Amino acid sequence: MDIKLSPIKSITTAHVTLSGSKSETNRLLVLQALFPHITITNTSNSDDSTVMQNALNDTDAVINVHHAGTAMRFLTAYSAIQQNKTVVLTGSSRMQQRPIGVLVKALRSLGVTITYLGTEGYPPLQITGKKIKASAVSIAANVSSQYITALLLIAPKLKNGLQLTLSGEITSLPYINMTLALLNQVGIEAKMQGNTISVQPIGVNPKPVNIVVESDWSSASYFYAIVALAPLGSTVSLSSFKEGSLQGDAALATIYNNFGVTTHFHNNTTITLTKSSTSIPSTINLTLNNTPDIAQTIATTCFGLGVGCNLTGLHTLKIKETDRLQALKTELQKLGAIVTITNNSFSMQPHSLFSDNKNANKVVSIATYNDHRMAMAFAPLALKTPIIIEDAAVVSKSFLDFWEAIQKLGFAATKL
Ligand SMILES: O=C(O)C1=C[C@@H](OP(=O)(O)O)[C@@H](O)[C@H](O)C1
Ligand SMILES: C=C(OP(=O)(O)O)C(=O)O
Repeated sequence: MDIKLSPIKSITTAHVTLSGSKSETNRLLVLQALFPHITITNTSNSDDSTVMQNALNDTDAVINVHHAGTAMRFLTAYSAIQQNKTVVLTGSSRMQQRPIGVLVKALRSLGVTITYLGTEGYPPLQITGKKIKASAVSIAANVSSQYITALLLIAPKLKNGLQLTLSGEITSLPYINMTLALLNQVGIEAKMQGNTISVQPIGVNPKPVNIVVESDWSSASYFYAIVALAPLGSTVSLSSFKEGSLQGDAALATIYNNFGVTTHFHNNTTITLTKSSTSIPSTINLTLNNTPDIAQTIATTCFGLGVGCNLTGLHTLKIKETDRLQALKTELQKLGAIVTITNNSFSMQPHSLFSDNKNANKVVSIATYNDHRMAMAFAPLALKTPIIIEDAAVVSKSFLDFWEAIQKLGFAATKL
């Protein structure tokens, strides 16, 4: 199903309640499966969290995680400690192109038997779980933080805990910090000093604990983009968000100041986004290695505003749901953008396309490459030009009711 978004000039003031963070949820689901003293509230209703929940309940010999990267990586570690059970973990054809060798290498060095059933270094994997006796391992930290989180989640279940030594430049660091913070919240001692992380085994009779998952800041990014492209004074409120988030993407509040959007926090439940300034730089430079999931939103926001950008720290984008750097370039070029990409960066020239009105009424069809964030990042551009989003249901990977949510703000969506 494709969706056509007719152009709109302004948005309706509205309140949107977003589902829980999929990153927090998927960590907590694994922790809960290992440590039943944990209960969770406001879990994510995303496909990726449903996949995770189902996989943890599944007793089948083959588990298919579809497109869910966190499920693939976290379940690899989880399966490694299910003693004497053999399982095959597989995923979509894209998942079979997303590397997992760094994590497999670390688990093998801890004594686990893992076999590649297809290409060496990629899913599908056959894993035979065992009681891990070792308590120290080194791992490369420059490819995906999810490998590190995967090991940290099983670490408190090991007899002597785990000491993890990270090598190389650490990517997506806030996601590692999120894991450590959640471990602490459920009563597990875990800390990072320099490039060493140590996690203690869980104590006897841990106290029952309920964790309330904060809503998803990556999902909030699309509302930041909408407000940035809307007229001065436009406002949207979102819940449930708080100051001092565990999610690195909360950096949106600072980043979108550059685009004239201010964020007000109310009672640690609601944020209000307001377009409060139209004074915006002609070019913006940002390093996004801590916040890879909002790179697409920032790139399309810049395009909608005519702002140039130099976005760096993007080396992980090539191995996500699609090659996001290439996908962004191809689709923004359809709208007339002048873009240059490298292996780790994205640059776009400033332009006055929409204000000159040259392309303003041409309906451009945006391909989404099985990537939820391609669909959601381009949708806000309906404030500037009519646009078709192909395969629009792809959004459910992280944001099940995205299309309903933006219609509340006045977006005019027609199913094609
Ligand atoms: O741990 C997590 O929940 C995630 C970590 C990040 O991946 P990388 O560490 O591979 O960049 C992020 O892009 C992904 O959406 C979720
Ligand atoms: C990269 C993402 O997810 P994952 O790696 O968990 O598939 C994402 O949600 O943008």
